Amino acid sequence: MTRGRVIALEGGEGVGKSTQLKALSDLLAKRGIEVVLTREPGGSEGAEAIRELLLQGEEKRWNARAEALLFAAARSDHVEKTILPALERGAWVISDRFLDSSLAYQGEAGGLGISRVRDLHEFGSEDFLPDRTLVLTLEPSEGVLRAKHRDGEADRIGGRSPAYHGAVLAGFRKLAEQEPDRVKLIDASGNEATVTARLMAAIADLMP
Ligand SMILES: Nc1ncnc2c1ncn2[C@@H]1O[C@H](COP(=O)(O)OP(=O)(O)OP(=O)(O)O)[C@@H](O)[C@H]1O
Ligand SMILES: Cc1cn([C@H]2C[C@H](O)[C@@H](COP(=O)(O)O)O2)c(=O)[nH]c1=O
Repeated sequence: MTRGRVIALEGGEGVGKSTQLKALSDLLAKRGIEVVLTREPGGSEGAEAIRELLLQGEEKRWNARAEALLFAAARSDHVEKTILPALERGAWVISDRFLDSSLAYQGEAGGLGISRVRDLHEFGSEDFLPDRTLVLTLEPSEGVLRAKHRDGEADRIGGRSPAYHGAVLAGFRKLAEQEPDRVKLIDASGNEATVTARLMAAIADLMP
């Protein structure tokens, strides 16, 4: 049995990650690939419980270090209970956010530093990495408009300042520079089908 693959879809708020998750899943399924769709924070029973703690309540509910630790704890459970079993049976996992969100949000924008947050991942998930991280990039203001159009309500972290979200985007750009083979920036402007085609091109080399 060939091991499956893990693709993480990343980016700022409202850039189209959930939309593209479904589109990619449909295309992969048509090629006969078993696909497991998941998300972070969440993706396992324990991690979904931690999601509530992280995304609900006052913005200052957690200090920056506690927030990063909670994301790392949720990810550890998600990797062990959902991702590794799927990979072992040969499925592909597509995750709506993964480690690189922690590096960009808590590490870069939250001021903890990318390398300290990566250290938490090394401990929590034995530095398990996705085969490819696809970062959808869009002007933050356009992403906010798309997200507002969808549901109007921002969560604890989504509701942070434009400066914070600008730093998140800068963090993702930094990650793509540091690890160009694993982390790819994908232009998220244009219609859904155009963006899906860009994403498929960016994983073409991983296809069986
Ligand atoms: N290419 C596109 N052009 C215009 N609108 C889009 C495009 N892709 C998605 N949308 C719309 O933008 C909104 C946000 O999309 P989606 O929920 O997929 O984003 P997201 O990145 O998962 O958001 P969040 O970070 O808040 O979870 C939805 O209303 C969706 O229909
Ligand atoms: C995995 C992860 C997520 N976040 C933030 C990013 C978003 O504001 C929320 C998740 O909400 P979504 O609408 O379901 O994408 O959480 C983060 O700050 N750090 C992370 O590691």
